[in-house]
Amino acid sequence: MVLAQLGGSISRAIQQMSNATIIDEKVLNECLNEITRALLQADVQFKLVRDMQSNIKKIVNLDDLAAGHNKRKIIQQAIFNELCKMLDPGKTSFAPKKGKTSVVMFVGLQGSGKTTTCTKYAYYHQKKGWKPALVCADTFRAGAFDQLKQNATKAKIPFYGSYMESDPVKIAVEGVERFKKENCDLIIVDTSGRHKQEAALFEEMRQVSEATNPDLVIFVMDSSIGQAAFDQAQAFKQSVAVGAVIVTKMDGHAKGGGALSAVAATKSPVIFIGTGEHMDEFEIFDVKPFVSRLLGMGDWSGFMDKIHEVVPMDQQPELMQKLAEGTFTLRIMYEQFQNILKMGPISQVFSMLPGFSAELMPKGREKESQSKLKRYMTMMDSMTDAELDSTNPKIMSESRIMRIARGSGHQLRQVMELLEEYKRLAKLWSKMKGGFKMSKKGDMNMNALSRNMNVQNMSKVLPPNLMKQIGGVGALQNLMKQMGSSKDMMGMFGGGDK
Ligand SMILES: Nc1nc2c(ncn2[C@@H]2O[C@H](COP(=O)(O)OP(=O)(O)OP(=O)(O)O)[C@@H](O)[C@H]2O)c(=O)[nH]1
Repeated sequence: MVLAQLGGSISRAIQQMSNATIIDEKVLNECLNEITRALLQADVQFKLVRDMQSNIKKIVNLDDLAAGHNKRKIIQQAIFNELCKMLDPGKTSFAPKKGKTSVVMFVGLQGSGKTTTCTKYAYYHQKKGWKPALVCADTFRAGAFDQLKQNATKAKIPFYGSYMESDPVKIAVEGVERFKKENCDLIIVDTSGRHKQEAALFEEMRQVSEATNPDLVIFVMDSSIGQAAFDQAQAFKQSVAVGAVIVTKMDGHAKGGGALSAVAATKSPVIFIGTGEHMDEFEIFDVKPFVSRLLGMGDWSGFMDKIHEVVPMDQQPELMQKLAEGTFTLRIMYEQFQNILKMGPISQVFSMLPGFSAELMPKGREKESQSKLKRYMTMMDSMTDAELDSTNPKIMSESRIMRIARGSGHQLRQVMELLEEYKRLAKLWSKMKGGFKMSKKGDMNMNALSRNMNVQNMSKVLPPNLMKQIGGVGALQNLMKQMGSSKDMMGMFGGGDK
């Protein structure tokens, strides 16, 4: 996504400034001009960019900063804060509560990804134990109901709509009533897409809103809309009480910055972003972690949340115990691959690690890494329990390897490659044992992990192109200080140009 490039450009501008021997007015201006250029190129509204630049200059008064002050840190912090301010309307949106009925209405331009986003939103909550339901009040676009029905069926979410009824208000009211009776706690009403010129459709949207009295109206916006975003968002805000924004298609070539300016137009927060066509390509949007990730500063809490989400709490101590003992079997590797795949798009997880932006994991590479994990798992499906649970790699005799290859429909070379990967990871984990003791809070002992991981070892296991992108051994050393255990994952994600 182009926003990742924006993050890269801003990080580079900050880095260049940091490399200067003395930070004076000229160096600061160059850095700010570079950031301004990057933001404008990403389609962020001109006024917002100009305000940001002047605010930073006001905060960072170089003359007032006595020697000894860490100017770099102060400037960096000011840039970070201003970027956050740009994306933060200063208020939160209505938050539905699990177990208590809420009606959420979706509005947006035609083709913005509204219907898809309704299902993603429902699915996201369903995974967290909610009882969502979908109502299709889009009677304008032929096929809209079929699309919603298809999505809802796939995600096993109840839905309501009609092929015969042409009054969207009637359908919306009937649907909401029915799902209220069924004790659904999140009733999502999809409305038809419209352009700001279409006065009649805007009136219809207003009527649906009046009749269903939603607790929250979500404005869905395609990230490719560019500078037009501000006006469109404002037009919707004037007709219905938009309370939150979801920006879609952040995975594409769209510049993204324009849609993010919608925050300023609607004075409502962006709550989620869509990062692909699939149901789980949907991320919660939090300003600080987002900016942090954009600038390659990582998002530890998001990362740990993901880990807790996919590794059931009751399995975590057991896994940590095994790893602490240095027992790393093919079965553990299999389970870890399963967890990684469950985490969702790898680039999403990847960008939560400090020092990495989604830029480092281009879309193509991500699919490649995912299919590699799936391929490995198919081969492991052809292994016996004894093979999966053994800690002795010598058990894999030639005849066993041949049997696994035949059984899984792969070539011998591919099974060998899997076993090599296993040996590489087993070696890595064995170096890190001791770091896997859980603290009382259930966190890993990150300090011990960092101690046990040796930069030279890590630089050997990482693919050379990734090492180059990170910035060499020195940069890796810094990173490892910050991140503890993440390198093992990197080995898996990028660790094979095989
Ligand atoms: N790449 C990508 N595609 C998306 C995303 N969200 C939606 N889409 C695609 O965008 C297209 C339009 O999505 P819809 O959900 O049909 O759009 P809509 O806004 O409901 O359309 P109308 O009912 O005409 O208003 C579909 O092909 C979706 O698969 C996203 O986050 N990323």
